[in-house]
Amino acid sequence: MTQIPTEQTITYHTVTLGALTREGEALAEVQTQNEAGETTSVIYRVPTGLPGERVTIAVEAPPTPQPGRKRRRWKPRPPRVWITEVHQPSPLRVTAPCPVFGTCGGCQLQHLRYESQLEWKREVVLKLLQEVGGFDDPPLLATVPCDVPWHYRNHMRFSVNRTGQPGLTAKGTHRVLPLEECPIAHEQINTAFRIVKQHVNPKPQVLIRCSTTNQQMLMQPAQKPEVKQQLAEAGIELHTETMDEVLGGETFRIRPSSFFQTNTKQAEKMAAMVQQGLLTSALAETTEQAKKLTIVDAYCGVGTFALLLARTVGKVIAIEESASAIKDAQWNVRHVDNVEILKGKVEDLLPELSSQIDGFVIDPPRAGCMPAVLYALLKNPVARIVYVSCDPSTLARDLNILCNQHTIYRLHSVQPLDMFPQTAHIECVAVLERNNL
Ligand SMILES: C[S@@+](CC[C@H](N)C(=O)[O-])C[C@H]1O[C@@H](n2cnc3c(N)ncnc32)[C@H](O)[C@@H]1O
Repeated sequence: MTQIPTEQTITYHTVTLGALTREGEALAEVQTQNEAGETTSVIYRVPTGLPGERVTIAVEAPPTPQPGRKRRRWKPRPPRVWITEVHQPSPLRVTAPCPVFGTCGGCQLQHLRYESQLEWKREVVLKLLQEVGGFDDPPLLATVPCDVPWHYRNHMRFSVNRTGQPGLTAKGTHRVLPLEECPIAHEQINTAFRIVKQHVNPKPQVLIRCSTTNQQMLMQPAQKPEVKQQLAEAGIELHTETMDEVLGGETFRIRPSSFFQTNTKQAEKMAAMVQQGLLTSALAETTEQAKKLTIVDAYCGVGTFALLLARTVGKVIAIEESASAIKDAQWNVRHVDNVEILKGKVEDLLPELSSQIDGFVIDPPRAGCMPAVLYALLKNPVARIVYVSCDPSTLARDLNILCNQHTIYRLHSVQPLDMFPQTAHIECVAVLERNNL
């Protein structure tokens, strides 16, 4: 039994770790005794731990508020917890290759073998579909792996410290960690990063986005001539306004502030799933039938799904609110005549759509769909919906409304897809069919 940590003190506990949280941290229960001699149990979240491991953890109590004016701005934060020694490692543990793993906020699972990451992600989705979604036995498939689960990110945002050095931020702080490279960043980004870090960076952030299919790279802020020269010598074609990436055989123009899928190779698989989810059904069994369909691509970004679908279906109505993504989408679909782009919020435009719609692809941000969007899908049901989600908890919530609370749709399949290996982020593609079709 150990003492409750006092302000800024560090206490050490040897524990057996429990399950991983949704954020990829292992739970540790520690018995403590308060000043009155009462025993209580405290649960800590342990980064870089795995279930069943016997470890010693250090727990640093968060600072208490200082008297004075700053007190009003003080926010409680959880204690900092880290493993000081692994006594009995899990058979699933592997050596994390990154020297700042556990401190950096980017990755949570580098220490878990990749097959187990995939299984864990499926388990998280299963639990959410059961507990939040209300599906006893959901049609949940195995997680689709990333063929090479390293160096997949085509987009990185580095923070810059007071001396102008870029790096990645330590979890829960503003501290910039010195870094040689990031093992999940695309190799082109690491090459550019090593050049940029030789110079003093004047702005608080450096954004780097690269193509995975050509030498183009976007960087913000604009770089000095000597940096540009070094980048050119490294074979990088530096752009500041837009760059092109090829996905699914189509070229997409992207601005720095437009959303674009971070893992191009997995996004290609995702786009194929969207297409298959919409078209492999009674909705369209033949090419001719598909050519008669009108599909809505809600939250279309730069028009990725819209353009790829336009090759197969009769018409795509694409909806997006970001002015920058709309500009890109307009350029991206310029050579097809069956994509109509609507600028605005999906929750405002969807209830107003007057066309006959056969299917939807919806790919909302992490918050999921607004009630007005779900209501519109229930009020005017379509034969098929493909729901692409980057947060399985909001996906489960929305599927519950569409399939269980209202039973207008039935859940055909949920396919987790590993877009973000080494992290706790989970992407899913769910296919819904209208009931009684
Ligand atoms: C997860 S991204 C999906 C983009 C696209 N489907 C793709 O695969 O590249 C979500 C997109 O929805 C847009 N967005 C967010 N909220 C929106 C809203 N309420 N109405 C319309 N678009 C929205 C964002 O600007 C972003 O481009």
